[in-house]
Parts: sequence; structure tokens; C-alpha cells
Amino acid sequence: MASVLLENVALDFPIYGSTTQSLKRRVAKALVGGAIEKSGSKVTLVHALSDVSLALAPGDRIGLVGHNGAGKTSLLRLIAGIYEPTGGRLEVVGRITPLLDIGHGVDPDATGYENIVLRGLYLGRSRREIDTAMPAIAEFSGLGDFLELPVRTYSAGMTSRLLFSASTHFPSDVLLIDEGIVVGDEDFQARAIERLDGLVGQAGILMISSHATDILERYCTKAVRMAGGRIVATEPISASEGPEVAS
Ligand SMILES: Nc1ncnc2c1ncn2[C@@H]1O[C@H](COP(=O)(O)OP(=O)(O)OP(=O)(O)O)[C@@H](O)[C@H]1O
Repeated sequence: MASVLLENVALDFPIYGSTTQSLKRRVAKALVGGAIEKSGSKVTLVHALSDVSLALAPGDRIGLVGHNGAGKTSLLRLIAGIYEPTGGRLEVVGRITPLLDIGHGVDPDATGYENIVLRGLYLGRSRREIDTAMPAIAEFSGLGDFLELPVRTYSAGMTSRLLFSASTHFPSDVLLIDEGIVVGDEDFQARAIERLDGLVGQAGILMISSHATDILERYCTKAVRMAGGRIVATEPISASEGPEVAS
């Protein structure tokens, strides 16, 4: 059964070679972002996340909200395994689908087909599962014969379509979404939203970072508010007309 557990988790980024004093002074005045601390003479630490505790179970639909730099993306990347916590305990059970920086991990010299395989392997699927899924992923992408060409020959929108199609094909236990991943032209966007509805409905646990009220109301039942790298409030989100959730 899927679960996400964070206990007093911290995530610090060491910044080397910055002009610490002036950086500290400038950021101290900022209204957004995590806390900044001078550590030693040459290293500045950005506390992206501090003392974050959260326990999620199947059926949880969480909207991460907060100002720019509050720590939403850092938290999603941490749960996705892209970052390691620098403190506390993190435990994730289940297959994770990170729809974060959708273009991340693309091999520009590999063909569209080869990148679908790479994305499937990254999502923890077997070669057999990927081969079975290939025709449906190719069809959804609408890229036709371009799938035989290296991805470096694609437009940005074509690359996004390819990766979105591959990333959203497989059902997910822990679905992590950063806003702005619905991509492509008008026609593709409509299909992408339909695809997302299905994926969200099947997912065990959902976490979406978004500034858009309509997205939060459509998909989420609870808002986790972040500020300065900390969870500062948990609030219910009123019922939406989003997809039905399988529990
Ligand atoms: N790779 C990095 N190196 C250094 N600092 C970072 C890095 N990534 C994030 N941070 C810092 O961590 C803090 C949280 O950033 P994060 O991207 O998680 O915010 P966010 O809530 O997703 O913001 P937004 O709404 O603008 O996307 C910020 O202060 C940011 O400067």
C-alpha cells in the first residue's frame, strides 16, 4: 500500500563562493524563499526545507500552496528521490510518478522511441511493460514518424508531448505534479487534461504544487500551506468537480 512519511525533514543547499554578507543582506529583505545562513567562511546555506513532517496514505489528495520560494518544488523533488534530505526521516512506499520538470532526463541524441523506453525505465517499469505500452504511448503523442528521429530535431512542444505521453501512461501509487506540466497545443492540452484526470483518479496518493485555485479545487481535498521552507497550515479544500478517486 502506498505511503509517504516525512519526520522533521530538512533540505539545505550549500552555496559555495557567494559573497555571503551582501547575499544575506539582500535576501533578508526578500518576502519569498527559504532561510539563508552563513556556514563557515565561504559557504552559504539555503534552508529550502526545515522541520517538515507529513504522513500520507492512499486517497490523500494534497495541494501544496505558498509564495514563490516557499519550498513546494523542493518538497516534491525530495519525495521523488531527486534530492536526499539533509536531516530527518523520509520514507516512500509505492511507485512514484514525478511530473515535475517534464523535460528532465531526456537524451537529445536518442530517438523518440528510445526516449520512451528511457522514461519507462526511469518510472520503474520493465522492458516488457514498456514494449507493450509503446504503441499506445506513440499514438497518444501524435508524433508519428518523428518518433524515429533524434529528439534534438524536435520543437520544445514536441519534446514535451513525447515526455508527457510516456510519463502519464502508467498508473501511479504516488503521483507528484508541479504546475505547468500540461503542455502542447490546444488539441493536445485537451487530451492531456483528460489523461491527467484518469491518472489522478487511479493514483494512490496525489501531491500537486500550484498557484491556480481551479486546479487545486479540481484535484485536491486538502491544502498544505508552506512558507519559508516550513509547513505552516493544513486546510480543507472545498469539493470539486474533478475526477472520481479510487480508494
Ligand atoms: N538548487 C538549488 N540551489 C539553491 N537553492 C535552491 C535550489 N532549489 C531551490 N532553492 C531554494 O529553496 C527555496 C525553495 O525553493 P522552491 O523551488 O522549492 O520554491 P517553490 O515554493 O516551489 O517556489 P515557486 O512557487 O516559485 O515555484 C528557495 O529559497 C530557493 O532559492
